[in-house]
Amino acid sequence: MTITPTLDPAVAVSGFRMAFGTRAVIEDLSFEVGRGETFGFLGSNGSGKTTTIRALLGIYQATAGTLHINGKPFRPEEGRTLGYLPEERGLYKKDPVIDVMTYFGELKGLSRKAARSWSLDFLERVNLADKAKTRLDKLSGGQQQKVQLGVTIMSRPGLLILDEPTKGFDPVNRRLLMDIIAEQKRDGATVIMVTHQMDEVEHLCDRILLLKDGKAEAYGTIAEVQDQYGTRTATVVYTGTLPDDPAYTPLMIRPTGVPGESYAHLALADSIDSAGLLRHLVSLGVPVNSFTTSKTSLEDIFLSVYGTSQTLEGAL
Ligand SMILES: Nc1ncnc2c1ncn2[C@@H]1O[C@H](COP(=O)(O)OP(=O)(O)OP(=O)(O)O)[C@@H](O)[C@H]1O
Repeated sequence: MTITPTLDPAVAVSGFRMAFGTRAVIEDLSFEVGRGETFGFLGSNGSGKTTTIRALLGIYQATAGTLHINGKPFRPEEGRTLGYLPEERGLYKKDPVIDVMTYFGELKGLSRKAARSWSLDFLERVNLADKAKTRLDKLSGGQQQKVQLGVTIMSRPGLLILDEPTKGFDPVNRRLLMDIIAEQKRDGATVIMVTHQMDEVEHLCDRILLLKDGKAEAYGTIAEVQDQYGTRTATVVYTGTLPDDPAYTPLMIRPTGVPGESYAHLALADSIDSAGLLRHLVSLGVPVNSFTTSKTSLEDIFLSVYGTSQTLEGAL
């Protein structure tokens, strides 16, 4: 896959290869993340997302290739400019929440007063104000994760790397966390996020990369990936029969329950656009009762890339 270089990217990975012993996990991976972008780093379990992040942060030594943050390899001394929420969570669990947050805020260069005040505001925001003085290990897993996200964003780092930030959250708290992540972007941060939740990707991400077999299977804006992998489809409710025609392929036809009326899902031929298809059906004399078009969801693209196909019948 050819990568067109961006001017001054926040992150640039080129020809990255990672092997553990004789087993290569990443083969030849290249991608860039532009400044201010929210970038979805996607792939099936074990596809190498966390490995790539660890190599980017110098935790793993790349077998080959270059991984740059702000134009050079990452150095831990520059840690204040980066907020990393690792997949494996871990904070000092025996101390009160507010003390842990204040400590990390100071480590990241905030004054004690500023760290404490920011932390209290954050705890209020994530509905944990009453837990400020509670020992961290007395909080639920999701509550501890909220505290860790707070620690990650507290110093307003320019680059955030979030490895499954909403894993294990209920829908209400997941939405709250997505709002907080969206705010980071609005404040100018570059965000790289690993997630398996495609609705989060559609909601938050400007561009995505789908990792498969150690390579970039798809890379681009969501619309570009949808154009590349999605079938252009139209849903038609009509009376009578649908003639065979090269302009479309019926993916699924079923009766609507109204006598003589059917519901069809059609894949459009390359030569025809959706408005053209409607005109075409009418010119063929098909009584069209309703006509809608849709793009393939990222979830369906993910399923098709990683092998489990979903029947259209089930998707509709
Ligand atoms: N230190 C290591 N030594 C040996 N193999 C490793 C090591 N770290 C990761 N791997 C292997 O590399 C592969 C990719 O793992 P990685 O954790 O990067 O996947 P992932 O895409 O983050 O998966 P998930 O979505 O399940 O978190 C896996 O097969 C894993 O077993």
